[in-house]
Amino acid sequence: MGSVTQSMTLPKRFYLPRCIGLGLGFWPVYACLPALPYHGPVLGMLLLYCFGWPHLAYLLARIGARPLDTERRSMLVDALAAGFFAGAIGFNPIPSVAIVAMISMNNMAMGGPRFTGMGALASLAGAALAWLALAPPFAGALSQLQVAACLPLMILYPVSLGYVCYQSAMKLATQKQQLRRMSKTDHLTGLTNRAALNDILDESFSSPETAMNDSVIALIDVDGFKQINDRYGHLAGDRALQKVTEIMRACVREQDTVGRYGGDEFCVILRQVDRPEAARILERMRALAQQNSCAQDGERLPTLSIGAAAYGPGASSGAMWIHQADQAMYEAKRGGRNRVVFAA
Ligand SMILES: Nc1nc2c(ncn2[C@@H]2O[C@H](COP(=O)(O)OP(=O)(O)OP(=O)(O)O)[C@@H](O)[C@H]2O)c(=O)[nH]1
Repeated sequence: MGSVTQSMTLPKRFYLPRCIGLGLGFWPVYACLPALPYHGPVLGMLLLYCFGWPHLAYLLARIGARPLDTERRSMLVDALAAGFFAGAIGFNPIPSVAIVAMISMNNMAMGGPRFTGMGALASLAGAALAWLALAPPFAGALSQLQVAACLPLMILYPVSLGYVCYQSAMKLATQKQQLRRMSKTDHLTGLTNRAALNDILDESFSSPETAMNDSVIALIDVDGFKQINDRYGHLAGDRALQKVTEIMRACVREQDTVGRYGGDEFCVILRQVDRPEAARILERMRALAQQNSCAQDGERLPTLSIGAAAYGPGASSGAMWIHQADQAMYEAKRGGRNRVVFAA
């Protein structure tokens, strides 16, 4: 409730169920009215409430600065009105329980336990108001018509509220999936990010099913990348990183993972591969980058220094394995860059 700009989502989502709920809730009360001495004015109030209030509540939420708070107040008005009409019909058991139960279900679904408690207090206040203002006679025996008038509310309203909750749950699940995907992805290149790469490696060391016995890990650093930024600007640097990403993606196979390890450093996990095959893939990457390292539209693209380490006894953890590849990558840098070096 603290945010300054509140969304219209809840009032919008609640508009149709309120129209349906009050449209159906009209009948149980209406069926009890003829026996009551004050049925005329109560019928007028009932008509206004059931068929006018849903639109007014929506309008109030639309024009108010804080639609969510307005909607919550409207829900308390619903609870108060439910108590009032239950009192007005002399607490006729089935219709009273039906309308108060539907409102409570609504409050629980939309506002949680505390809000439901507030709604219950509002219903009690409404019932007390009816008691004081109308002094209703206690309801006698229930007629078949009164029972029948409750059925549409008791059957259709839970279905419509359930549908609203289902839609919210589906939307939340989709958003959660999107968030999970975003938290694992590097936004510039669209590659797996460092945290997700580390998770993959840690997982591979945690159980035999995910072990990467026939795998090779490679750390790939862009040569002289700082100069590209300095000479052509940061945006050109970003484009160069994206171009390197394209090259790496073009060279790996379906089972491999390409990730951005940070800055101008990438990590490739090659699975189900022997060393000669891994060397071929990595050499192809290096060569393609070199081919692209001529001037293009005034921007030079970089070469790559690649350090690789095959899974072996020295790789006792993900961090150790990466360290081996890192050492090999520095070896490649020291050896003059633009080359592939395998850890011994
Ligand atoms: N454009 C761009 N630059 C980045 C990004 N992330 C890191 N950098 C820059 O990448 C550069 C990396 O510089 P260095 O680590 O010195 O690497 P280098 O110039 O390639 O030097 P060597 O690795 O020795 O060849 C730094 O200037 C960072 O500011 C990014 O997302 N976009």
